[in-house]
Amino acid sequence: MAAAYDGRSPPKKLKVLINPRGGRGQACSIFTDKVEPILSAAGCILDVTYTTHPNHAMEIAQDLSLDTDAMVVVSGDGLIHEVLNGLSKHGQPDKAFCVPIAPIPAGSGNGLSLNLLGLQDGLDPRAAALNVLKGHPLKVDLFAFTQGNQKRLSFMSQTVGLMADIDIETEHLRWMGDLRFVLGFLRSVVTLPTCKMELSIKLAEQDKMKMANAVRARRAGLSSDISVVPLSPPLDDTHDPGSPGDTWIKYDKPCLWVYAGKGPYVSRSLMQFPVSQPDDGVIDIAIQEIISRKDLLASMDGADKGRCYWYSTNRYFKASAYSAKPHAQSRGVLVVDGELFPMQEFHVEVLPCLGTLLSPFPYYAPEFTFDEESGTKLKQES
Ligand SMILES: Nc1ncnc2c1ncn2[C@@H]1O[C@H](COP(=O)(O)OP(=O)(O)OP(=O)(O)O)[C@@H](O)[C@H]1O
Repeated sequence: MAAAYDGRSPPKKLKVLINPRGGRGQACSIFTDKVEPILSAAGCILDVTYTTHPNHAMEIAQDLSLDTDAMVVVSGDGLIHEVLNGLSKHGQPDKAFCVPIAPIPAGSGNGLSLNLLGLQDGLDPRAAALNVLKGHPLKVDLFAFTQGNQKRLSFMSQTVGLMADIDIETEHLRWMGDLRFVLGFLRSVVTLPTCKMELSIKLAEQDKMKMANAVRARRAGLSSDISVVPLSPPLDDTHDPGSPGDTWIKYDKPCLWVYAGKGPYVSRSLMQFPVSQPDDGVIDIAIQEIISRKDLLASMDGADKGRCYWYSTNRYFKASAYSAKPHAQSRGVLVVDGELFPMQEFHVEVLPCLGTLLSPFPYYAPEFTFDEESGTKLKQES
């Protein structure tokens, strides 16, 4: 047994949360048929709860027993969001955030599982069960999301514009799994909604080649170096509402969408943040400028491999904080970790390495395959 686990003992005491309503509603059978036999065979003690209502997972995480070795979440990204928000309300939050979380993909959005296990294994509950047993703790940055008096933790993304519309407008197609995002995208190509908001970004990096090299260095076992760089050339307006030395930039042009988050995949069909790293202390922000319907359709080609990263119309930043203020006439929705929020002003701040996940690798599994030449070629094309 010791040899099978690389000298470590597998986690023993597991809190398991299952959302019977997640994805295609198969979380229960996924657990009993594919996950439970693996965990039980390894001698784990399982404390299983089937969630009965929204926020149930939050309530459970809030009272999590600190002798739990890991939390196993059988659902989609929405339940992970609830668990993290529950941990933030725990009586001993510092200790509670050290209990690692392991997702088992059983939702319609399983971005976290894809990012930890990769495209091949990310939707395989058995591979995710093995990660519970053999994964290592991986520290991840979380985000403090503030909107008016409301404060939430976000772990994956905040989205406005076309991409947010897709998430909400295809809600009734959850039974399709993440194919619903592709269908929604095709529909949006017809309507081509635009998004108008003022973004203030506390910039850490915007050199695409440098960010891509940092990810490659991380996978090769070299340390990444994300540091604040001088702006050259600056964006539209530059202002500095923070402390001296902070570099804040402003972006205030109509665009198709703003996607901010962590983890390369937001769904199987879209690698929105190919240079994202779990613990670099920043959030990646992608702003898609307005392009023609033809170019938008063409951008589907290679979107699952992060090809869009190189388009010059895809403005890409790493930031330690940002604020967004929708214009008064702005329509559309705001989606945070897949859940709907009012389209109102909000602020996001990175909380470095607050969360703990179980992961087979000391980095995100999906690889961003690129070379400088193809990057340059695409920049010229776009
Ligand atoms: N028993 C339940 N009945 C209804 N809703 C529930 C139940 N248990 C949990 N939920 C809610 O289901 C929501 C969606 O769960 P989750 O994200 O895990 O699945 P999903 O299929 O990927 O959904 P989405 O694609 O909307 O993120 C959670 O935000 C949670 O509040």
